[in-house]
Amino acid sequence: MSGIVSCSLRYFTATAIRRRSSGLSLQTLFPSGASLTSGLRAPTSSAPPSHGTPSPSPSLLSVMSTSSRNSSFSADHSDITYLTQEQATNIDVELFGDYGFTIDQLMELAGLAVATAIAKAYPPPSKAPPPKVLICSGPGNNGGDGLVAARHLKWFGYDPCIFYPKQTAKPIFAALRRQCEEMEISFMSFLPDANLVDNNFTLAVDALFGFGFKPPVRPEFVEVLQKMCRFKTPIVSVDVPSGWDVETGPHQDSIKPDMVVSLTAPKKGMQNFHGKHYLGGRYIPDSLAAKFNLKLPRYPGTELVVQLG
Ligand SMILES: NC(=O)C1=CN([C@@H]2O[C@H](COP(=O)(O)OP(=O)(O)OC[C@H]3O[C@@H](n4cnc5c(N)ncnc54)[C@H](O)[C@@H]3O)[C@@H](O)[C@H]2O)[C@H](O)CC1
Ligand SMILES: [K+]
Repeated sequence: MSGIVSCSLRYFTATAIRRRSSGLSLQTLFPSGASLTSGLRAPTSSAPPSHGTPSPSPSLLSVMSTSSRNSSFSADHSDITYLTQEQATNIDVELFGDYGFTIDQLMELAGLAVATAIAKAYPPPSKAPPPKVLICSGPGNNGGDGLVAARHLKWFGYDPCIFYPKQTAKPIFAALRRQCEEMEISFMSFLPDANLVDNNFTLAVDALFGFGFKPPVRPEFVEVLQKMCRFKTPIVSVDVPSGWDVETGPHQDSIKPDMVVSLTAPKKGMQNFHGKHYLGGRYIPDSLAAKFNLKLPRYPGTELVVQLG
């Protein structure tokens, strides 16, 4: 049996077992009495199937289309959910608890989504030196997303450089730093003044604080944010523009990013943001979205990000 068919069967069997454990029987899933193999034929070569190849049985099609039609994910972006800080935290707790994800997994997807959105919005020119990107990483997971994004940006044809003023002791952050160093991404020991940044960097990534930020900014980060406020180089903020109140948004002295890449779902403070806005974090299971009553945009095809504005 080919790998594709055995994979499909494993998927349908696993789905059936899960559904059965939540009260649905195989009979309910395949009411026509079709066996798990009916309607599926192992291809004999890598050639595309001929017109004579039987289609999956209607019962299989109904299982497939139900899962891609979940009401939490919609093509209409006008009524998507904006999260409170508490909701964002509770979703994290679920992801790392009952849903069995690890922080490394989700941070990798988050950082990759950020790099992908940057490559869409600010594509690197094909015949020029790689654009220099300044990544400002903070002490929490938002900062970790920045370190991951730096690595992917390097692969995508940029020249990232990291300012990481407060590294915490957790091994994941030491590992992310090491990976960047091994990729010859430089770390800066200080944040240059705005004019130096403007003259030397095409883009700045703000990965200082995300939904874990509690105002006001503590003294150790005041100068950093003041400098960032003066950047003319466009800023791309990860999840939440740093220093903004997660729920009420900017105040008079806040940074003004050109673009924000929200993760999971935008936070309430983003409701009046009019810059470029992408959503990433394509890892929310349907059941979790339903549990939190989330309205999320549907990601097209294999995309890791979807543009909201
Ligand atoms: N579920 C997801 O979508 C995922 C999101 N990710 C990213 O993780 C951050 C949230 O991470 P967390 O570690 O909880 O918080 P932050 O990084 O936002 O900040 C915590 C960090 O900041 C310090 N801090 C808090 N307030 C202040 C302040 N007023 N002044 C100075 N410092 C402050 C605090 O002490 C901590 O050290 C989310 O936004 C996403 O970007 C995951 O990567 C993947 C899953
Ligand atoms: K941020």
